[in-house]
Amino acid sequence: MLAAGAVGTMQNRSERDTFADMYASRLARLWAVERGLAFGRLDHLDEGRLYIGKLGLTDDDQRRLLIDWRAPVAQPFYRATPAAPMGVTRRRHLQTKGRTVVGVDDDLLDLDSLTDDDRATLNGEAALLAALDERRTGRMRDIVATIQAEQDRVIRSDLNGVLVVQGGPGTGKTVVALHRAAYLLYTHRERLERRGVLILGPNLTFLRYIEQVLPSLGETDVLLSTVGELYPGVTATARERPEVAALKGDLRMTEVIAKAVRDRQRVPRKPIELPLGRVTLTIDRSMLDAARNKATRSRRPHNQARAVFVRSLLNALARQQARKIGKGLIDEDDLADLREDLRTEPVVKAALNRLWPYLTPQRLLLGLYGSKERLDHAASALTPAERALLRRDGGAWTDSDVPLLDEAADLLGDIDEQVLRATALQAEEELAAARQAEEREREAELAYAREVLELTGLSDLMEAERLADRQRGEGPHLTTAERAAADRSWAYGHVIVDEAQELSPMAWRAVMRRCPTRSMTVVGDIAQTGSAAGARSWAQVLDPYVAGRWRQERLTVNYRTPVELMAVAARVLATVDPALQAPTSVREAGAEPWSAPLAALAELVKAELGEGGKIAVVVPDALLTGLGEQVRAAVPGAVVVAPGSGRAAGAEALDAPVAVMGVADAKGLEFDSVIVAEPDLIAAQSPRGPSDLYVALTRATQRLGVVHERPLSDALRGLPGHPTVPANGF
Ligand SMILES: Nc1ncnc2c1ncn2[C@@H]1O[C@H](COP(=O)(O)OP(=O)(O)OP(=O)(O)O)[C@@H](O)[C@H]1O
Repeated sequence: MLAAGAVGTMQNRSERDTFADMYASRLARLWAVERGLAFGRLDHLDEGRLYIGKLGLTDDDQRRLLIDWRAPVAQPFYRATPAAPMGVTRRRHLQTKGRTVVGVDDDLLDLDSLTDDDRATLNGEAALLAALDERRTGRMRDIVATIQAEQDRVIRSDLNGVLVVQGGPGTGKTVVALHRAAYLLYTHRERLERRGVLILGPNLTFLRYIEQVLPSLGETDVLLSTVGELYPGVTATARERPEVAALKGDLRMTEVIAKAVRDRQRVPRKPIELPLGRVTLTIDRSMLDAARNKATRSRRPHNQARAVFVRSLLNALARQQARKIGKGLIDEDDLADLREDLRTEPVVKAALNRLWPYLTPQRLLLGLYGSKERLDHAASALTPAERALLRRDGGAWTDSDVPLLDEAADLLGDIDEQVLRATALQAEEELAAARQAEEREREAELAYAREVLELTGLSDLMEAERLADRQRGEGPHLTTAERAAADRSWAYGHVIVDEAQELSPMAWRAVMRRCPTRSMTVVGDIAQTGSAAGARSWAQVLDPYVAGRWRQERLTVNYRTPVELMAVAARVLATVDPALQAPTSVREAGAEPWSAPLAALAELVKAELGEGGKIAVVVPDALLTGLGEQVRAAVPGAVVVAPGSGRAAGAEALDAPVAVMGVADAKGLEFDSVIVAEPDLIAAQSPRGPSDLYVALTRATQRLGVVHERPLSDALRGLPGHPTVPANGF
């Protein structure tokens, strides 16, 4: 299709593009499910034998060859038990390598059909345990073949309303949330494909980590983002101090921002003189008050209300001018002429720009942070010490600035790019004209696109609007996710928030703005909250938006961290809050966690390398550079994850055999082996430090050790020494 090139009529070309697009996404889906395409078989009393796989396939006679795992008939594969067999007599897990079956694993659910042989060879858990023991690749895998019943309930829960999934580390919250996205898109394709699904994760490394799961489940129209990336055009690269993050995440900031906007709509005390050749006009207090009131009453955002303000003021000035040049009574036409002349006068333009400037959220916020005077006024509700925390001259954006930019954008409204570019106020008129022309043009294109679709019978496959965009040359490959990413006011069909305990109240406002239907999945663990602005309870977070209308599911089984490691982590959890309960691990690793002197770190990393798999060294933020250098010197290829580094850096860390990072960047990830450096410094580095330590200790799937110079706290003191390291190091 593509090789045919751009020839023929407009209609031919659009047909070709439509088909090419359709085939390309079909191909992408087929490639993505290649590994483990068919993984299960159900022997069903009524339906006969069904094969379950990553997508549905039929043969030329429309006979079902493979059932999509998300289809209702596939549900017994995950839910049937001997007590409630759901019509299934046998469930079989298939393990494949390429296209060859290398193992099978049966659950017989109809006990009457069990033979003695069956009894001897069956082990229903084998598939799950085999999956869990596999070595980590640095990327998350899908778990369609081994989804557990409590997870299946979450995945297939109703689309509407807010579902909270609370679960300890390693209980599969992330992987379940991703499968839920795939399930919802499959079941509610029509509603969700157009609006898209947004998945928010804690950091860029994490997004890299999960990125591959969704396409391999057969879905490509999902946007993965962090809160720091939510505001188009701004990239958060700096890390905020905990106390500043807590303040910027506080709801009191809504009033600070609102006041900062109002403060820029100025009414100076003294009248403003405008020398205009023969006459001098004066902008006085009453004119200004009237113009400002009109603009405020228009209830438009700042940048749009500016037009009302400007028009009112120019009218008043035009009348004044008419009086001054001796024209007594003037009619509307005269007034309009005078007004338009005034509009282009440089002194008038300059005055209007001072009185009611066009503002971008970036300019507003930097202007606020950069001026003690502005802060004192706009943030008068904060204490002087708090105001001092907000002071900053320029500098890079942080994750906690992004929700504030979003808040400001809501109050300021858009400025059209044309206005941004134009230096003159007349751009307002030009803009309106251009908008009308553009609107007419777009209408014509839409009508044409509809005709094409009807003629070619393709209307089911492609919306007219998308086709019209394509004809306008707005990127043939813009998926829903890409269009949504570029549009701050995009309303998603469903929003999934992972590690949701980390979001500040201000971040929740930004998220809720993107999900007016409140169809959401909120996934997290209150016990792991590390951010000073993060959540202490789900009710505190959600009640302001959906009081009494959210439901909660709990995941209780830890599939990542072996029993021996979890026992240590649980002791730390008890220091966070004795009432919190750690999840139950399903397997034993056989390796006891150890402790060793900090000086032995480099040698220990080398020793771990010998064991194989992915290794992480999780360190206190203050020691990242120093310890990172030590490890890098000892192990070529080791990567240090700098806070705020981009997605590419995250990928590099995941692919490296050894990665050194702070807790914030380890959130949500897992490794075969983890070494935690100076655990008590991690626990002391912020008010939520003990939760951070709990997160660090629960990242390993096989082996865990701590290295330290400072004395260990009670929770870790009993750890045995490393078998090969003398107590005083190498
Ligand atoms: N049903 C399952 N079958 C196979 N593997 C599973 C299953 N459920 C979870 N896992 C595995 O357990 C590990 C932990 O899952 P996941 O990262 O989703 O947990 P989490 O609850 O988000 O953890 P955390 O809160 O610590 O970030 C992953 O490797 C995941 O693939």
